[in-house]
Amino acid sequence: MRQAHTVAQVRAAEEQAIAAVGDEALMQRAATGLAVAVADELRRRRGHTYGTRVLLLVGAGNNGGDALFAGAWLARHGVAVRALPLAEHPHAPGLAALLAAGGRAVDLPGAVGFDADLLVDGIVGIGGSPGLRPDAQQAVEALAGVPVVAVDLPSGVAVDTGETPEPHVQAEVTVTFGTHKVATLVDPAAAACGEVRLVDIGLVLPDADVEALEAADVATLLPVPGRASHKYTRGVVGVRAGSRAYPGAALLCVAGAASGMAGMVRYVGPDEVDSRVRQRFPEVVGAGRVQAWAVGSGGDDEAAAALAAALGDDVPVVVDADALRHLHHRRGPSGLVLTPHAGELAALLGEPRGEVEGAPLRHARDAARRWGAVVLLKGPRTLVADPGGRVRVNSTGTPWLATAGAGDVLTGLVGALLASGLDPFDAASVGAWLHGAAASRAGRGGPLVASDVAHALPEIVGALASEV
Ligand SMILES: NC(=O)C1=CN([C@@H]2O[C@H](COP(=O)(O)OP(=O)(O)OC[C@H]3O[C@@H](n4cnc5c(N)ncnc54)[C@H](O)[C@@H]3O)[C@@H](O)[C@H]2O)[C@@H](O)CC1
Ligand SMILES: [K+]
Repeated sequence: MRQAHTVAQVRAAEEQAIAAVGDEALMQRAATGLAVAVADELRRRRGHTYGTRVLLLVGAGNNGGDALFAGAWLARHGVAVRALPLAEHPHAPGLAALLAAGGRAVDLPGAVGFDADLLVDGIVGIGGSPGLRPDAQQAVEALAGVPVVAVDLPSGVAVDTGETPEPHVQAEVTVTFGTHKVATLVDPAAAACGEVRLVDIGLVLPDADVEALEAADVATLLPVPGRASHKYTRGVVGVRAGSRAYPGAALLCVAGAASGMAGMVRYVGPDEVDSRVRQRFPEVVGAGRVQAWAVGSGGDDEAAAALAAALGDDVPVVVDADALRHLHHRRGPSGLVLTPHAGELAALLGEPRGEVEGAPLRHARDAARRWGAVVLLKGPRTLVADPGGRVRVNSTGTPWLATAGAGDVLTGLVGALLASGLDPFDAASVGAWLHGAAASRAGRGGPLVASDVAHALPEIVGALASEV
């Protein structure tokens, strides 16, 4: 599990570590990890490190100190290093180390004229407030186009929310220390990090509220049938999706539900859609008892009735697309998963779409609290929030997954996982992970259509199941 800790949690862990080993040792661990990452990036871009040029942007705090000590390490390894101080008193021992290693301080014209191969952003880290002060912003603008390695975080992002309300650094690589921060996992800040590299500095941390499943976690959570399992013990999922206007949504939602995670799939919908579903999926049966419902994908005007019918059974329900518009009440204890994209969540909350896109974590949590539901907010990094404030960020997928019908497959899959007995938070986050992984497998780096995702699911599940 990758965990993202808050600034307060990191500070507390740092205090403990400093008490044990001293602050200098901790900063040396961070700076060495940073220097190695910068050297890797220089090698990747230039093929070598010797004779390359690195410019450090140095703020007032320890983030600048990390940059300066890393600069000293690089200078000792043959890199030409210059530091542009953006504060009156940059970290004194760090600056002394850089100068002793042959580095030099420059002003802004000197920095621009230096023609650096890489910038190291040591303006601010976890001590920063969102945005950049004018001199920092001026420097970042003057040096635009030079690739950036960010120290701990791209300066200017909001560390604990992942929001980017003001100007901030856009990095190619972010070298973060001790643990992920919310901003390194959650968009839009995560998108400003580029590739994230985690450097272990020996912090001992508590459980975090924001986390990301990894393959091994998904393998552990996966409902795998045993020798004594039969179709009913594995769970029956019911699909009430698609409509006369959108019959394809029914087929895709059923394809997600029939990917093998539940023991049986039932479909309930208009006759002409029902016959197409049965033709395509002979294993699908009609109305009857289910352990979970998947509702709403392509539901059109029929979505309200489908939702009411599903909520009438005392089983978990995953609610998508058109059915989201008809959610009026808080749901009881059986479990509800909502699967909006940003536009649908904005409509649910009565806010502009841009507000949701700018602060997805806050809005997903708000909606989860308001509806007493697990909210799966679809996006480039899908979020799954529960009413208690826990959040999982999905790490799988490909931009090619932004394709019609992909959400319908996801709804069916989450329904199947609910039916198999996973709780709503696990069903939604495991579903998002499998869906993204299946898309990457199906597309193999290229384009795909939604039914390809459903076809690839058994292969992904099989590979995980064989690992446990
Ligand atoms: N505390 C520790 O033991 C360790 C800290 N480390 C580094 O230290 C960082 C935290 O250091 P600090 O607490 O000194 O804080 P920072 O270095 O993140 O920044 C605080 C300083 O930046 C200024 N500042 C705040 N917002 C700004 C803005 N928007 N624009 C420009 N300047 C701004 C403040 O005046 C303050 O002096 C971490 O992110 C990490 O890089 C690492 O060396 C590991 C060990
Ligand atoms: K930084």
